[in-house]
Amino acid sequence: MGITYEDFLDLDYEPTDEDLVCTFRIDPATGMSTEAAASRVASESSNGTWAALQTGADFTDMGATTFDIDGDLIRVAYPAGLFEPGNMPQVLSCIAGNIMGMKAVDTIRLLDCEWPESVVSAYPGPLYGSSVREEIFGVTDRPITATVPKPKVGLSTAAHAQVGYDAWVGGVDLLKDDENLTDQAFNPFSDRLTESLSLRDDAEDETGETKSYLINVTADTRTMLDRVDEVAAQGGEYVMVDIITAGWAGLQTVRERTEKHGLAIHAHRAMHAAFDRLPAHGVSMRVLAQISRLCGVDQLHTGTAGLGKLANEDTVGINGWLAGDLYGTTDVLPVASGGLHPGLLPDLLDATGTNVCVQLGGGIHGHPDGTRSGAVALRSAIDAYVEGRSITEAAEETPELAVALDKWGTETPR
Ligand SMILES: O=C(O)[C@H](O)COP(=O)(O)O
Ligand SMILES: [Mg+2]
Repeated sequence: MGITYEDFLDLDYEPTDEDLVCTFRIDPATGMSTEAAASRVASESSNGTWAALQTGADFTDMGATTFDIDGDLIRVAYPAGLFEPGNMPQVLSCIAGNIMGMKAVDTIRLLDCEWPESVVSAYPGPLYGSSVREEIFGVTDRPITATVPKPKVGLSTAAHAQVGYDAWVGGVDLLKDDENLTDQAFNPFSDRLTESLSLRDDAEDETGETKSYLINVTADTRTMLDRVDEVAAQGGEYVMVDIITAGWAGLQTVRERTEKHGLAIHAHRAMHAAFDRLPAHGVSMRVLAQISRLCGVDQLHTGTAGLGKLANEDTVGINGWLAGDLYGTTDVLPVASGGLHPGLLPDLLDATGTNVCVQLGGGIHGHPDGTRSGAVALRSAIDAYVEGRSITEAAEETPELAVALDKWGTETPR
């Protein structure tokens, strides 16, 4: 049996409940019709190649089908049997693999996936999802808050832990490592873990609130597992993983280990923009978020609805997907981070709702009176929002918030 590109295009095909359906935006190469390019997408991403094959009839037909073309949008149905259960790298080698570089298209972007239950059920999903708010912090009515000490690398272990303490007692829930802080000589992982958790205990005693720490375990997979064990042994509740740079295979292995310890996973998305920033090409943040949920992160950075310092794709839509039904899979708590300060909170929370984690680095540590005042300002802005009061009203009672608003107003930073 020969396989030709035309075998992968059938505009009468109706996807079954078992199919994984992907929507792509494509720009066909010069001289190539959309139909020809669309059939090549389905071919190369499933069981075809550039040549018509004469291999013979003895194979299971794992061919994908382009079944819909609407302008530059195409939809491709993949049979569930194409995918090894629970192997996310293998899924991506199909639906976001060779096709990203094929000459039949000038650009191609994987925009969205509709995941069938048969594929989803092989993944663990998050252990806690947004229930971390209640299960770890006992909070039901407000966003949880986090802060990343700045400078993002270079602080000594003692200084880093002290910044955490100041932020915790000022009202922040979570100390968070930055994406490029792991186990460097100026601030070794094990020392940082021990010292931070010790000051975490002090902050809990002082405030009567639960405090926690998102320590970055990102490394080769074997080292990540050791670090996960260490965090559990020392009484942490979370680990943080740079999920894009560490890779999905590493994340999947970490997810197995965190389940054993009952730890939550905070997912930083550094490098996502290499895949999703150019609107015509790559893999959308929406799809990266979908994969993150399947692989089982509890918290995921999804942007700031355009209000912060980083370019964002559809934060609200992505957050909606993360909260939506997926065959009973636990949801994911979205994290808004990157260039936020107290003056932006009302607009942010109007856009995202309060079932989020709000992270401020510079927006706390850049406060003219220091970290603790910055943390007080953030907490006051959050509490005011939940109580239905304006931040200017809250600033009349909380001078730290007044100072922050004076400094940054409601401007979006760059
Ligand atoms: O990792 C993060 O989310 C950040 O370091 C954000 O820092 P910022 O609040 O200073 O932009
Ligand atoms: Mg950062």
